[in-house]
Amino acid sequence: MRTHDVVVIGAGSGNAVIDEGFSSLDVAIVADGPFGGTCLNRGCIPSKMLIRAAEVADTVRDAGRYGVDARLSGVRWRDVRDRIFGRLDEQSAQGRQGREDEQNITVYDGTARFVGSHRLRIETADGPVDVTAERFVIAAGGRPVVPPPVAESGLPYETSDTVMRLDELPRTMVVVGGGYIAAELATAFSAFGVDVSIVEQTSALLAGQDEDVVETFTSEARKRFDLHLGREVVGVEGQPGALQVKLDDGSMLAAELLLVAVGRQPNSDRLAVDKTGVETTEDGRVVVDEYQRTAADGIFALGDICTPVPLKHVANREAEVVSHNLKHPDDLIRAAHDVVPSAIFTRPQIAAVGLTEQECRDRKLAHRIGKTAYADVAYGWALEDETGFCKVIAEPDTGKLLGAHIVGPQAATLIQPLVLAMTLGLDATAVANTPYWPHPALTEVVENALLDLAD
Ligand SMILES: Cc1cc2nc3c(=O)[nH]c(=O)nc-3n(C[C@H](O)[C@H](O)[C@H](O)COP(=O)(O)OP(=O)(O)OC[C@H]3O[C@@H](n4cnc5c(N)ncnc54)[C@H](O)[C@@H]3O)c2cc1C
Ligand SMILES: NC(=O)c1ccc[n+]([C@@H]2O[C@H](COP(=O)([O-])OP(=O)(O)OC[C@H]3O[C@@H](n4cnc5c(N)ncnc54)[C@H](O)[C@@H]3O)[C@@H](O)[C@H]2O)c1
Repeated sequence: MRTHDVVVIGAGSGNAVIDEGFSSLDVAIVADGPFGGTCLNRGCIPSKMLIRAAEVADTVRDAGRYGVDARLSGVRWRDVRDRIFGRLDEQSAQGRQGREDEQNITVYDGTARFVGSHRLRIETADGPVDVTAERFVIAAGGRPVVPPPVAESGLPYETSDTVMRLDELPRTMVVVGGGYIAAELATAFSAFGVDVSIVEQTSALLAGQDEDVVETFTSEARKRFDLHLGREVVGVEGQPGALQVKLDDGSMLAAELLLVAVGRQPNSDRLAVDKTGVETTEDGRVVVDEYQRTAADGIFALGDICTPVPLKHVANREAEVVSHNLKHPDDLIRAAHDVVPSAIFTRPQIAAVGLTEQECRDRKLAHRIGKTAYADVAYGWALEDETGFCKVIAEPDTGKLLGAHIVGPQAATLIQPLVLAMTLGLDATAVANTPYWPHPALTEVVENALLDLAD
């Protein structure tokens, strides 16, 4: 059995742990999928490249509103797809090659699972290989959850892992779930001309967002999608390409394609982490302390397999922390998760940081709200925007931000000054009044929401 100094399981964010500081160590990276993991190959990046193509199509459709005549004469799906994966597959292959070229790194292709304390078995194409090490990094991410009525139907379904690589666009699609993935992919596919129905078990889309965001997004979504809220799928019938999706109210939805997007689960079960003394939560997340250490000596974890906030910027930060802590065991640093922004690249775009208004109420926190509509700032006029807004929530005494929520074009970018203000604990009114804000940039919607707190 080969002994390494450090074994990293997962070549997504885990790959970023290993830098030049490890060049004197014997390192192994175990990967059962392409380098770059979910984000590069089937997550953040392809979905955003897809959504950019969708925005282009929508821009052509909307051109008349600005007095510009244009007609969308078609969407070349295979070209849309190949623009994305032509680039990303090459990036992934280069990432892998780079690691294979490094003298001190061994890349194992295969699925790993723990078979004892600090002992890992990798099922490779040439048979099982056992390795051991004093230090492991568990970065094996998660996978889509598939509800039993879909899994047990025996009929085909797609997940975010597969749907962006289809050969042909379907004419009709039923999306099960109304969270991040459903909202983004429904936005993209509907812009390409697919008729999209969404089945969500709660009464709204993106239910975890601030109530004003949920209301605006759900009402805009009604214009684009056939929504079935408060409903669950109880069965799938028909045949491939002509599916009948049965809902719990007895209704049937016909669709060529079924996309499942009801959440993701950590891969700790497949990795059998309990065999090496690593603890997990009830929902399967690896338990880590603030230094990303698990309950097992020398074993760290990062990213979707352990974090309560399964976002790439969080996984990246945790990878930096693990990298440092492996190299500096006597000078450990912490991963802070206090102020984590998120952005959903839908139409309209959404971004959030901190608490929602309802969370402030539930926690009985004293708070003030400042809100400005895109329609009330000059660049909002340029955009002809009628629904977007920036909402900020602050402590009345200190002016410190408790949360911020933006709906509308460029929300993902506009949130950043608010993330900065919140992270640094700045007084919101001072943030509005002290620096210049360029006129008539869209950032005025943020500036005015902050000023609204004082009114
Ligand atoms: C469709 C979609 C869109 C997303 N968009 C965004 C976004 O816009 N912004 C954002 O912040 N986040 C987004 N996310 C979330 C983001 O992709 C994840 O938070 C992030 O990629 C997690 O990184 P990770 O390294 O923890 O896991 P992963 O990137 O999933 O890496 C885990 C790796 O471990 C390997 N592995 C798993 N089990 C084993 C095993 N037993 N043996 C060997 N190898 C194994 C897998 O092959 C995989 O490569 C999106 C996710 C999806 C699905
Ligand atoms: N832009 C981004 O940052 C981005 C984009 C995509 C994914 N992600 C990450 O990926 C994670 C997973 O995304 P997701 O959309 O799969 O999960 P999610 O948790 O965001 O949403 C799942 C939705 O499915 C619903 N649901 C669950 N079971 C159901 C059922 N049987 N029938 C109908 N509805 C059901 C839930 O009520 C929920 O609204 C996200 O939490 C996020 O961390 C991030």
